[in-house]
Amino acid sequence: MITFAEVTKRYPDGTVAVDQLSLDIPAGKITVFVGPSGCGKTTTLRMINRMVEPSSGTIRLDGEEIGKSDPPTLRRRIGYVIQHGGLFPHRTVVDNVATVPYLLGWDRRKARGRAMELLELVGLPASFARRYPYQLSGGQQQRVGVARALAADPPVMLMDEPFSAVDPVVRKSLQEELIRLQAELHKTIVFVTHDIDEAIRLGDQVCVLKVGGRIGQYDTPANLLAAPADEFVAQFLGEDRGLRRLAFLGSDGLSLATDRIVTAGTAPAGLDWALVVDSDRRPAGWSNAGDPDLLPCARTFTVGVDSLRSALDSAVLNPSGLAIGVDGDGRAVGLADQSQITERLRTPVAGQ
Ligand SMILES: Nc1ncnc2c1ncn2[C@@H]1O[C@H](COP(=O)(O)OP(=O)(O)OP(=O)(O)O)[C@@H](O)[C@H]1O
Repeated sequence: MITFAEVTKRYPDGTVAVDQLSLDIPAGKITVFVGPSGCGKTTTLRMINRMVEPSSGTIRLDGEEIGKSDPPTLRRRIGYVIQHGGLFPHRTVVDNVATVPYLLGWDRRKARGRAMELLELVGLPASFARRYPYQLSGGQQQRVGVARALAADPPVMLMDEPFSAVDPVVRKSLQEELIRLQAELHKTIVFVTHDIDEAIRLGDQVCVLKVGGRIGQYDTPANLLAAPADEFVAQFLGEDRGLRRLAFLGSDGLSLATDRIVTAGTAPAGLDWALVVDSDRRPAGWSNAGDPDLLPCARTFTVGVDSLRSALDSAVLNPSGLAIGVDGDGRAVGLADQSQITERLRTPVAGQ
């Protein structure tokens, strides 16, 4: 756990970048700092590895005051990833990844062996090991940056806007990769971004900072979306925060109707839409008013696994306007309309 207690950073020119910041960053989770440009995100992050020293207050890592630790020793426990990966241009990929093991005095063979394992872990082929950074795409460089930060297996990772220099598609795949890695590695990750969507996607908890380095709100993404603390946080979350909450609500409590699920040839003419299923109850198509010519089914959602957002997507994409709930084997369980799905948004959040 990382603890900030009344930490202030005032730069020599008088700028107060962080003002009396107190918060706990839990171990093994992803904590995201997000906020407008200049709100003190990078300053906050860099105080953790002592690249920036606080003007007052204390920061502790697992109870130990970091101001009393020797910076190189401290940094061995803290991986650091920045935009563009921050790679050494004159070193090959494998040597970039092995930087910290070399510094730790590992022999070359062991350090390179570890680097090769890490390249595989971040999804890069072994053939990239001998390339130089300029021979990689932005997204690939970023993966090398993550591998390098993981090389000495530090319990803490600081990530400063690591994915902001890549296009949205690559960015999404890097985010997914990070979530996958984290499920395996359980690092204490402190992640800085100015992108609220990225914060909400990645964070177990999100700290929204205001300019001047004060906390707007520190909470789980679901609680932020459900109950922003003030107008600033609400504005920062964006106008569609209501809909985005659906991604955090499970589809298990949704009541599903089965009366419109029929087998081939039995769709009653009295019903506007019926879902025709095969003998295994797998969706075969939609029948409108008993029409035997079926319209294709669009996406389905897996009940209890997918979120209400997936359910809403299913409802919007299917010609009937109904979402198709299926079980883990793809068999139709029931149907729900859009208003049933969005009704949960009106349910107050526990504790609010
Ligand atoms: N070395 C410095 N000297 C003086 N002021 C600084 C210094 N570094 C940062 N600042 C100021 O401190 C404030 C916070 O900067 P910081 O880089 O922490 O913000 P940020 O939220 O990470 O911004 P961005 O999203 O634009 O990177 C800003 O007003 C910035 O101009």
